Amino acid sequence: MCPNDQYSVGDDTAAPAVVRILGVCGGIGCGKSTACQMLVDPLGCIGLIDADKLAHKVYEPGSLVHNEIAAEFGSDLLSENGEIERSKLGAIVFNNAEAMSKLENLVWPHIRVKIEDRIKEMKRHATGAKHNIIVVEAALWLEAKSWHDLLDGLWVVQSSKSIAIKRLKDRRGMPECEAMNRIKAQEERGVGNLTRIEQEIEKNVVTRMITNEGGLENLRIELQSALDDPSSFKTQSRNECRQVDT
Ligand SMILES: CC(C)(COP(=O)(O)OP(=O)(O)OC[C@H]1O[C@@H](n2cnc3c(N)ncnc32)[C@H](O)[C@@H]1O)[C@@H](O)C(=O)NCCC(=O)NCCS
Ligand SMILES: Nc1ncnc2c1ncn2[C@@H]1O[C@H](COP(=O)(O)OP(=O)(O)OP(=O)(O)O)[C@@H](O)[C@H]1O
Repeated sequence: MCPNDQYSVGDDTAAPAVVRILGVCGGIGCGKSTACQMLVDPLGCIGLIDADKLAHKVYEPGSLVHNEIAAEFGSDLLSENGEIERSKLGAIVFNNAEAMSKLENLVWPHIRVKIEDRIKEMKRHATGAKHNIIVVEAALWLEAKSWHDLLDGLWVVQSSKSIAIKRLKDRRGMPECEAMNRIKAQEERGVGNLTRIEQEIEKNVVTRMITNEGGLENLRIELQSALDDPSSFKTQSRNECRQVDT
């Protein structure tokens, strides 16, 4: 490790420590949000960044991509006061892979900047966490390869289709056909595909698979052992030889 290049966690008097960035992904209903929340509380990671929420900020009035999106997808998706209506945009792109790809090309670079800014902010305010880890939840980590240099580890939360459907039905009140449709749409993109996950593990892209097919206590135990196992992270932390962020 380079002694002068460590990130400082906490105030100036705190011992310097390396902060690792952990990506978490998985299919709909597999329990990734539950796992991410658990990693922070009770398991003691620094904090959680939700990429979906940050993505929504890209559309705020005055944002850089506002005009580009209106030009690409038409002014019909603007509200009376000129705001982008995400539900209208969703109706276009969730039914059209080419349109989704265009949207992703437009917005992903901006989402990445927001993720980086949030990481910097969290690092500045991180004090006394048990694990110097910032968790970044993004359903599409496996697709967003251009973001992988941000990561020190990528965990995929996995549960069988039948368990995911049951959870979405029982706990979210989602009709079974809707749960199946959403899972099918993700499967078409390879999300949750076990063979693909195993290939990504081979390539050291995915550093841990978290099986979430039992109860919440089982999930907690699974996450704790992943945190305790150095092989759940890339061998060399990407942060170990970098300049301190300001
Ligand atoms: C299309 C948009 C405007 C719809 O917004 P809306 O608020 O209606 O839906 P929301 O963002 O909550 O997404 C609903 C579900 O779809 C998933 N999802 C979002 N984007 C994508 C995508 N590109 N591909 C597959 N699933 C996606 C979300 O993870 C979530 O589970 C929005 O999802 C979006 O901007 N998507 C493109 C940006 C993106 O890739 N975001 C995900 C970052 S991980
Ligand atoms: N191990 C578990 N035991 C019991 N319930 C669980 C478990 N894991 C998740 N759940 C429940 O299943 C539902 C779906 O979980 P969660 O919201 O974490 O999934 P997700 O993968 O983030 O889904 P989405 O992609 O829709 O955001 C939630 O109501 C959650 O409380």
